[in-house]
Amino acid sequence: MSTLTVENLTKEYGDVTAVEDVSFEIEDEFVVLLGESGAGKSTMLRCINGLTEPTSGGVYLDGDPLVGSQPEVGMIFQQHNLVEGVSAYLNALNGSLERTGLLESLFQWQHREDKERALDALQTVGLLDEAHQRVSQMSGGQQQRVGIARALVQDPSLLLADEPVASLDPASAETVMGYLKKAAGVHEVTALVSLHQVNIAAHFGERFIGLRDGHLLFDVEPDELTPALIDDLYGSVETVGLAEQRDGAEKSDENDTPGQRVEA
Ligand SMILES: Nc1ncnc2c1ncn2[C@@H]1O[C@H](COP(=O)(O)OP(=O)(O)OP(=O)(O)O)[C@@H](O)[C@H]1O
Repeated sequence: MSTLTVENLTKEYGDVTAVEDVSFEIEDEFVVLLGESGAGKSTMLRCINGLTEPTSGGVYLDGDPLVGSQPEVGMIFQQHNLVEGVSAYLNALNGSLERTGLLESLFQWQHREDKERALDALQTVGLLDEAHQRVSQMSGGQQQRVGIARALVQDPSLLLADEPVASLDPASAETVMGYLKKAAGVHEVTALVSLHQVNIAAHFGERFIGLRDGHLLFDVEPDELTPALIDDLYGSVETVGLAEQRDGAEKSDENDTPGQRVEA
């Protein structure tokens, strides 16, 4: 596991300040990034994974500056960015491209270790039996699980996900989030996941970072994520979801931890 440090990060696009002077540190946790549309979540994740250069401030992994795209940082997108015409296995194996290089990947010279890692990752996301199925024949939720497997094959120490379940129905979103959390736990990866569904966030997050208008509004543990705080972030509508989630959690078995609610 590793420590991600975001230090006084600011990103401006011309006149627009998307992220302003945000600092936090996360270590060995499954952290959810919350905020309404335009709050700066994607910009924050893009600055961390090197897709966007910060205007000022810095990002560090275990104390080393994270500059540009790094194999230590795995990324899961809302749109799966998979090769639809080939199998789940080959898509997962593509994750090794970050480490082995394009030429080796094109000629399928991947090492045995990578192949084993691809199968292991597919098992982690519950898709080992579907390894040879074409991605185009899979559901949106299954495709996103292949995306998670691909990120795991990269063998990252930090996993970022930008709205990974935004395009899924609520049941599939829960399932995919369950696998994502399981994957982070099994592979001992620190994770930062942006979400807009508060009920799902509350169910899976171990810590919550809230952004509003590019500023850090809160950085809290689950028992501190109150409806009042969510109101500050989104307005009163979203707290309905949080209240429903809390009611549901109270009724469920005490031992039913979020990470365990994974469908086979
Ligand atoms: N490439 C860009 N050029 C100019 N402005 C941008 C660019 N990317 C983002 N912005 C602006 O920066 C602000 C933050 O956008 P960002 O996409 O980071 O927010 P977000 O919280 O991820 O929102 P969403 O959930 O809608 O993706 C917005 O005002 C957006 O219009």
